[in-house]
Amino acid sequence: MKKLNTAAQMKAIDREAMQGRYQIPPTVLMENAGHAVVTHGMQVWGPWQGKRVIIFCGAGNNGGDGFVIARHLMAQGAKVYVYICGEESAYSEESRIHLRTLQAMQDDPLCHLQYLSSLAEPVVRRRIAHSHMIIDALIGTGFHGMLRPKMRALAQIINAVAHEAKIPVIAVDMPTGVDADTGASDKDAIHAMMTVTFGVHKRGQFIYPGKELVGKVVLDTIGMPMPLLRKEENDCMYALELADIAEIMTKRSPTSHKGTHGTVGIIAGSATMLGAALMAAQGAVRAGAGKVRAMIPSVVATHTMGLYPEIMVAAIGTTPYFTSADSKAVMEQIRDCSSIALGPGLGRSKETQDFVLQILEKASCPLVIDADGLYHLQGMKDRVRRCLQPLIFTPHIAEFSRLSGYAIDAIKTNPVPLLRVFAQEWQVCIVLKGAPTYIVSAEGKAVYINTTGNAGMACGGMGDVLTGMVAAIWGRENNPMATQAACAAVYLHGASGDACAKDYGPYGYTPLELARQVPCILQQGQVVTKIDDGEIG
Ligand SMILES: NC(=O)C1=CN([C@@H]2O[C@H](COP(=O)(O)OP(=O)(O)OC[C@H]3O[C@@H](n4cnc5c(N)ncnc54)[C@H](O)[C@@H]3O)[C@@H](O)[C@H]2O)[C@@H](O)CC1
Ligand SMILES: Nc1ncnc2c1ncn2[C@@H]1O[C@H](COP(=O)(O)OP(=O)(O)O)[C@@H](O)[C@H]1O
Ligand SMILES: [K+]
Repeated sequence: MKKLNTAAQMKAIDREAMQGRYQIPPTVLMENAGHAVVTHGMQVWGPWQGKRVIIFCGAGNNGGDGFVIARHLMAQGAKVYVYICGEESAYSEESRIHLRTLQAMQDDPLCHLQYLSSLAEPVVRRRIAHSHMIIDALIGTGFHGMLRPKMRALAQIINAVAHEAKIPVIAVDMPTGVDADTGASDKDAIHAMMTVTFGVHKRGQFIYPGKELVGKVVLDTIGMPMPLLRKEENDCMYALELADIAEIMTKRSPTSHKGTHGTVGIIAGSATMLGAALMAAQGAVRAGAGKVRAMIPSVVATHTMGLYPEIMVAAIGTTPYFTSADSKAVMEQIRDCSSIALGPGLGRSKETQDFVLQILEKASCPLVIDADGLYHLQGMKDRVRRCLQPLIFTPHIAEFSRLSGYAIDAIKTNPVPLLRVFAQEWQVCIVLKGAPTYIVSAEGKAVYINTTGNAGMACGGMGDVLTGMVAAIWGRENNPMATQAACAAVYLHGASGDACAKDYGPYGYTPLELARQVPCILQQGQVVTKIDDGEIG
């Protein structure tokens, strides 16, 4: 998985690399950063020779990187137009050194160095329109809040002209106007085609709207000592990759049997939401559950019998929704279950709440709780904490807001600290579904961010499929930890959505079509395992 840092964590690493025991001179790191941008740019767009490149250099160290980039581009035969936005006296020592070197090269016909303030706007527009490439070295990890007026005006020009003339923009470390910690972006933030980032990935590159503005992200370690880059932070965050999932979704033993792979109990559905139980059950089947038993109120269960022969259906009670009178019958049915998915389509009757609380109290295996199951747990923190079984909650933002009391806007703006507190207080692993989905362990320490999925998944029933998948992966014989199971299910679910988008089109595919893709994604995951095992290649 990819480690994701905040700007402050990155700054601390920079400081330790330079002033701690490693004593790397700051000019060297800046040199390496600038060189990295030139190298990665060439790998994507070919040799720089003969290209006209505009480099906008801000007033911080991001601008310093820009001065280095100019020198390396010239060495490779590009003509550079370097526009300085800062005051020489205000630059850091390392930026000033690199600026002076560039100033000493001003006689070179390939070097055009100028303070931006001395240039009329039409000239800037013309120069951009006649360039082959733009380098955004205006602001990197130092950006917060909203762009100040002058910077906003410049960003607007760069975006408009680059877009119109189809000129690629390479962002240095972060696109200007994107918050490295949260992905929050100014409406005029620079839209890059590629971002070359240094040391460790930044969170804002994986969270919308920043995720849409960074383009292709390339990481370069710029010669920083690896122990610093690998250091476990107190507040750590990771982005999921296929290889992580392959570690959890290991190959089956050839002698395994259905009992090995877990029995998932689905407690779901009510008169008006019959499909929820079936979609959750299909999620469980497709994620590899050995057996799936769906417990559904009798009144509606009759409509499901035989629809999917691989699912055992237990018809429960006499009412159109579950009530506490059903808990005994359900407990009988879940005795042999290795995990339970509770909640999709249960409905919001007060009587169902008593039922949910009884299952929570008496269950003897891990529980994944979703949708209406979570609705009934509002204000029930103490009851949840008293539950003896490990729990995974899978709310979307509105459900999380209802459960936690946090405003939807606050959750959208910066969910991670809120999720951490909630997970610790309620002692549950939490999956906050959305774009992107976050997974937080019950200790509230590690946070994982999903990298798969697409807007075609914004359709009723997709969450139900996920609930069944989490339960199936969690309920296997060598059952993974809650967080691992949740990460694997969320990644696979999103990757299956991506496969649907490729096969069917960007939207309009159904939750069951998504579920059907899961085995194909598992196959891709196993290719990774095989390579790791050295079996092929
Ligand atoms: N030694 C280091 O610390 C290294 C830093 N590097 C570069 O340095 C960058 C970080 O440098 P800094 O901490 O100096 O920060 P930045 O250069 O990213 O940003 C600071 C500048 O942006 C301006 N700014 C911030 N918010 C603004 C807003 N809302 N509107 C307009 N202007 C705004 C500030 O006034 C300041 O001039 C990294 O992203 C990376 O590119 C690299 O050279 C690698 C080594
Ligand atoms: N724009 C999107 N990008 C990626 N994934 C999405 C997007 N919209 C929805 N999803 C995913 O689809 C699922 C929807 O779940 P949910 O809202 O619970 O739907 P339902 O309750 O109808 O089943 C979640 O896993 C969510 O992460
Ligand atoms: K930048």
